[in-house]
Amino acid sequence: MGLGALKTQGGKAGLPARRAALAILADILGEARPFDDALMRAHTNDFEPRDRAFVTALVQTSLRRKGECEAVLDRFMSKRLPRKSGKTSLILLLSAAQLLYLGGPPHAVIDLAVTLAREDRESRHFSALINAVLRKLVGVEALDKPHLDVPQWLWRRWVKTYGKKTAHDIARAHLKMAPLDITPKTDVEGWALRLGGIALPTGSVRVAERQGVIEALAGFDEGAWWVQDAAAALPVKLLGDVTGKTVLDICAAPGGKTAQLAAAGGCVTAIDQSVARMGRVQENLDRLQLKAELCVTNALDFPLGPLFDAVLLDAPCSATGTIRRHPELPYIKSEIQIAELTDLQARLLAYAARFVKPGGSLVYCTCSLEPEEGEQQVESFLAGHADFARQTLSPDEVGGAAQFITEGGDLRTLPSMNIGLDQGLDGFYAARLRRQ
Ligand SMILES: C[S@@+](CC[C@H](N)C(=O)[O-])C[C@H]1O[C@@H](n2cnc3c(N)ncnc32)[C@H](O)[C@@H]1O
Repeated sequence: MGLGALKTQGGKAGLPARRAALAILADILGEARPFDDALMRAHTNDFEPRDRAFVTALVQTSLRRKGECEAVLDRFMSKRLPRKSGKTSLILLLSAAQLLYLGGPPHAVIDLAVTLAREDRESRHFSALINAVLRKLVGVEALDKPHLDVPQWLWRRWVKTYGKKTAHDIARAHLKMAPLDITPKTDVEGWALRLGGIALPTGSVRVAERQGVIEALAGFDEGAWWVQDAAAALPVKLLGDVTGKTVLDICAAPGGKTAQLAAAGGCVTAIDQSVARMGRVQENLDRLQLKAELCVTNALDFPLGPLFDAVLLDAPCSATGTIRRHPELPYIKSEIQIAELTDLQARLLAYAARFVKPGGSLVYCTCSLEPEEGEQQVESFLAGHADFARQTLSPDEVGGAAQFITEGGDLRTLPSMNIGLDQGLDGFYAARLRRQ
């Protein structure tokens, strides 16, 4: 069904998009569903690309600015909504995000909000309140207090780990979508020029003006590059020159690091437990004309055989370093999940270590901002493995960026660290350990 049909069915222009946005927001905030799954469930594949982009912007802005929107809405609500108010709070949030941060004709925004409320049995009784509150919002200045957008449990953690100033900077970095970074197989400067981007000192290309779909960009079909955040491209570099070396890539899908290792001349064995995600690794490698041996298995069941010159473990984690791309994460993850993941990471790290040749390197990394999934994980591993030692990193290994290297000699990037075009990079942690 095209959007034209949806429009007729919905009656009002813009209503199907608002309906979809509301369903997606309810799925994320009510069911802890990831954004991409929720987007699919709302049948947005039937939408025109422009409308799909609008739905995405509406939902993502509501998530990025949730705390600020709610703080402004609170000013105009004399009492809290009762428990049985259906989707009223979500309709208010979506509409406030649009009025305060996205613009759009207030009359239409309010009218559609009231229509959405009337469509929901439990919100129907609140349509007059929605109308009244949103009218008061018109012309009100938006807040600029990004820390309000960080749920309390995460805010407390970041202040404790990084201090108030950096926690504020991280929160601000999360207000914007991440830029498009790519890793070219070769000729970084050339691809920067061709794609109208810049070559970052770390070896990635940051595309300045992203237009249209990624698949339509020059070099995609010929397999000249792949999409990979500048921070995600760093852990492989810590293994040094892998030409002709055997490398075990554990938790490999969707394969950004597998591609890097293969492109650098490593003899790569990549393992991941997800059949679907491994399918994407194979697709990517085919497009890039690169080779690696792929094995779908729980890493903890991978049989011990010949040892490897290098092992990379990109462990499953809370992914709080990627909130710029996934603004739903703070609302679908919890501290309990972090504790469960920490336990799995410890088991994976201890298991991965068994595959490293004496004299070989093990790089452990996660795209998390939480020290339990990074620094503390490596400390407790080293405390129990006398045959491994940390090999400290130097800024030259990461394009001269001294800000990425911790006092202890590990890699720690934050979304608030500016590296090009006034933008940051994903939050990543990595440590290099050497088997004696
Ligand atoms: C952070 S992602 C890896 C990203 C990947 N290294 C890259 O650069 O594209 C973590 C991966 O770990 C996989 N995974 C989680 N638990 C696993 C396990 N016990 N054994 C194997 N793979 C696992 C997930 O399927 C997921 O693909």
